[in-house]
Amino acid sequence: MTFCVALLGGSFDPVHHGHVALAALFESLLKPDQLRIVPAGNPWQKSGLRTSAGDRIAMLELAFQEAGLAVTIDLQEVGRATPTYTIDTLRNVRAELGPDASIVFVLGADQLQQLDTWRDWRHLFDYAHIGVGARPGFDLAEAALPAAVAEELEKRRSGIAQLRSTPSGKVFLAEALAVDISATEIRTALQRGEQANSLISPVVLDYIQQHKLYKN
Ligand SMILES: Nc1ncnc2c1ncn2[C@@H]1O[C@H](COP(=O)(O)OP(=O)(O)OP(=O)(O)O)[C@@H](O)[C@H]1O
Ligand SMILES: O=C(O)c1ccc[n+]([C@@H]2O[C@H](COP(=O)([O-])O)[C@@H](O)[C@H]2O)c1
Repeated sequence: MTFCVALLGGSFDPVHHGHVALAALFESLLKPDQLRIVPAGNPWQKSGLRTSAGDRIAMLELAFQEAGLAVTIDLQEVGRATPTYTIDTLRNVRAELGPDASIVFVLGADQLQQLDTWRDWRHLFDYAHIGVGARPGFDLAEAALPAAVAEELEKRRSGIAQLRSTPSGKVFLAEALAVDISATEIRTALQRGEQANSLISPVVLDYIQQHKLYKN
């Protein structure tokens, strides 16, 4: 069977139930040989990170351990000084795994809606498949996507078995996911001293409190 690696990239500032649900969904759909979480070093489209790479990695380890999901934290992006471009990451992973492995880069519907703003976005498909999870408030319908993204989607849309058995170039939409949580909402709640218990794992919340993160 084709060797398969699924990658979930993100700022994870902080990691929350939406990220864990997205990773768990693709773990159960693809049954990859490896599930990698890739914290971004310099997410160039965001206005800045609120916590260090060390804190974000520690929170990721706690959250996925508590969820019982075996993951590898891929440190390549936090080790790069340049803006975080997924194309660089996928090029590296392809070079590492060779031409035959199935590589699936997982993202949420909000990112699909702006995929055409990513560096060299059409070339992402040369290196990997894209697996998209639905997200409340972000429409996955082709009519709601930028025309260029809808065009690629129409050409590339496939079933999960095709992603699992081929190296790259296809898109799978997982429409069943519906977790209405964002890291922005969590940061805002914590800054106001409000509860975030239903949004985030208790072990991550303990870590945030112990390290006095997101206080101002
Ligand atoms: N609730 C969610 N449902 C589905 N996908 C999600 C959800 N939250 C985040 N994602 C996806 O996880 C990846 C990493 O997201 P990120 O770390 O930016 O979290 P975020 O909640 O979107 O953060 P912020 O509110 O700071 O923008 C992205 O591909 C994003 O689309
Ligand atoms: O490559 C790009 O230009 C690019 C632009 C925006 C986002 N991304 C990646 O998309 C993933 C989710 O990003 P974010 O901002 O929602 O945390 C993360 O791995 C980012 O590095 C990548």
